[in-house]
Amino acid sequence: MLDIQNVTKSYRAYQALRGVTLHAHSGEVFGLLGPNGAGKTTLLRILATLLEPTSGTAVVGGHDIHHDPEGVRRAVGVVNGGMGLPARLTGREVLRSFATLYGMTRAQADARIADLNDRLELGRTLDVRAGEYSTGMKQKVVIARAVIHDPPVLILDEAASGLDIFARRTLLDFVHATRAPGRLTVYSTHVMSEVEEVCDRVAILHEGNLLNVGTIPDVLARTGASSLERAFFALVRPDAVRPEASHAR
Ligand SMILES: Nc1ncnc2c1ncn2[C@@H]1O[C@H](COP(=O)(O)OP(=O)(O)OP(=O)(O)O)[C@@H](O)[C@H]1O
Repeated sequence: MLDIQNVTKSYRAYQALRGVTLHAHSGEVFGLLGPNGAGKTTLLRILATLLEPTSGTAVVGGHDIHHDPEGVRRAVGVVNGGMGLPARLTGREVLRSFATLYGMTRAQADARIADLNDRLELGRTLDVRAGEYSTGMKQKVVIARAVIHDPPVLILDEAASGLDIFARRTLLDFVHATRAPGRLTVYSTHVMSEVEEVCDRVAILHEGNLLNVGTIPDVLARTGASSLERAFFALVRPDAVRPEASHAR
């Protein structure tokens, strides 16, 4: 469902992505893990056709980013940190207006909003104006807006940041529930526990290079580490890794 071939991206002289090749499959939640500046947002913006790669290509949900960007946009829902919502509109009005943009009827929109209300616990966000939202309320409506057209591919870039534990729990449960045939969620974060909880496989990105791709047990086995955090350090900062304490006496 996602096929990335040798994607590079330079911002003037700075190479943010240095030839990323990656495949992610239907039915999985795929984690993209990397420290600040690793290139995660750059890669996800390319996949969402918000940014052109310098070279390389990608096919997202069956659509090529160069030859069929419109098809890509219909196939993806993107949450990328932008929480801009029109302050005067209620959540329901925001969601209905996006549904209209995707060609949905009012009845289809309202049925989908009811479904998302159950799954994301939108609650009073639907009837309160966005200008009065807390951060958690905003983020829930932003996520609902991204998936109003029920896209097969969901791209979440640091979607849990700023959420309290209740809203975070709702989000992670929602991501869990996206794991289904014909669907793919790409979940980018630098929070290990989120990856451990929701991702079937993970790619570790560092300074524009992919360092490792696999299930969490695969990554642990390859690095000889006992936790994802230690594996991450072993890959990203091998000089800073202290030997793991032995429990043998
Ligand atoms: N528009 C831009 N112009 C110049 N450099 C940029 C631009 N956007 C990103 N970069 C640089 O590219 C690198 C990768 O940035 P990117 O935002 O993709 O990383 P990230 O992994 O998402 O990091 P973070 O977790 O901090 O959001 C960084 O060094 C960043 O400073």
